[in-house]
Amino acid sequence: MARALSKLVRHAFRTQSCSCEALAVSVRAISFSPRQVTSDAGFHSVSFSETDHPKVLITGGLGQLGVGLAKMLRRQFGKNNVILSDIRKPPSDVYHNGPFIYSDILDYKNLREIVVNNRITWLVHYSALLSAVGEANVSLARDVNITGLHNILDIAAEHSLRVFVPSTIGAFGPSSPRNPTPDLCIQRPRTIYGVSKVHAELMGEYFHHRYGLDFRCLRYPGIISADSQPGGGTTDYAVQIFHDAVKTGKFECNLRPDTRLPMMYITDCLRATLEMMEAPAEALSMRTYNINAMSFTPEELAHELQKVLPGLEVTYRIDPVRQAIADSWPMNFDDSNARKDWGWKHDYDLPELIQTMLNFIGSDSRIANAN
Ligand SMILES: NC(=O)c1ccc[n+]([C@@H]2O[C@H](COP(=O)([O-])OP(=O)(O)OC[C@H]3O[C@@H](n4cnc5c(N)ncnc54)[C@H](O)[C@@H]3O)[C@@H](O)[C@H]2O)c1
Ligand SMILES: C[C@@H](O)[C@H](N)C(=O)O
Repeated sequence: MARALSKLVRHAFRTQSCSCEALAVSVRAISFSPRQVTSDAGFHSVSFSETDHPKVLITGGLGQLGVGLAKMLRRQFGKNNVILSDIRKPPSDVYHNGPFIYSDILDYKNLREIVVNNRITWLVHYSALLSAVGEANVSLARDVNITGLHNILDIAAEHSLRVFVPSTIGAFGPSSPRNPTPDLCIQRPRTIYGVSKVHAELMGEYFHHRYGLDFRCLRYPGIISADSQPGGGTTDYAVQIFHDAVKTGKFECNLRPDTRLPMMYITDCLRATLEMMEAPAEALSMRTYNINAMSFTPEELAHELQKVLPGLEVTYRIDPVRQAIADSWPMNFDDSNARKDWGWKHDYDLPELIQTMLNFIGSDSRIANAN
């Protein structure tokens, strides 16, 4: 069977002299799988139209973004249609709020089993080592961010999944235009994180053109959230400052005061992700888009916060690794293509971000003090 299929594929390659897109259609039609599975897994794939709602698997779901995404998707598609997964043990509120499953993305067989047994149709791939922790452990970052990505793309192609892989401002480097940074320009990042994300963008787009994989990718700015902790990135200071400002009135920043980076509030980021996943394929002129909301420096953020918390003291002790990374990243992100193609529009600018974060952290610490 497998041999017959690959013969057919070879024949298709020889006889198709038309465009890539047409080639992808013919390959998809015979359920060719990039991993050359011996079973006819592709024939059993659940097409999106078979179900009322997508059945979603989120990998790396216990990080800064996954739990919030699961909450939003469960409101939209029903609690049992969204499965969170990770290699860590979930806190009890997460465990009791909907399906959770252990999944190591480096375990290809286990990943496939989860996709098959749960009739998954959408895969949101959040597992990664971020920029600063990646530099501290390059070989693990290479395994998780590159080998893991290969597993995800192969599984997604085999089972005709719609797959979302986030990229980042970190996919650009010192030779990219930094103010603003457009979607298409030189990408020569200097971190393993950035290199792995450029690889993910290119592999996903290649699978889209070659096998018809429904690959979708957004380059997120630094994401700011109140109820989840960042996982070891360069933009983490912009989350920590809120917690320290409320709890101690003091903050020591690990980036220079004039370091400008693109940032976004988590609610905008998660909504953008859902909008990108739901966008009709015809609306997408590209498969990887920049999205943006605001850009600020530590000094500007501190200044805005001090308007509400005048006693806040900010000092600077520069982390040379993070500073070098930040100095190579975009200062402003050009997301005009996302706005034009599928109507992206952010809701939170700096004043709304500050108000929302302080309300959240303030009410949280009032509850903690009362208990
Ligand atoms: N948070 C941001 O500011 C930001 C910005 C740009 C892009 N992104 C991207 O969004 C995604 C989610 O980011 P995040 O901030 O939630 O990351 P995070 O670091 O907080 O969480 C990543 C999760 O991946 C899990 N993980 C690690 N190795 C794994 C493995 N082998 N198998 C399965 N899971 C594994 C970790 O346990 C962790 O829970 C990442 O791909 C990241 O690159 C995030
Ligand atoms: C920007 C993003 O990819 C992540 N927050 C990092 O700093 O590594």
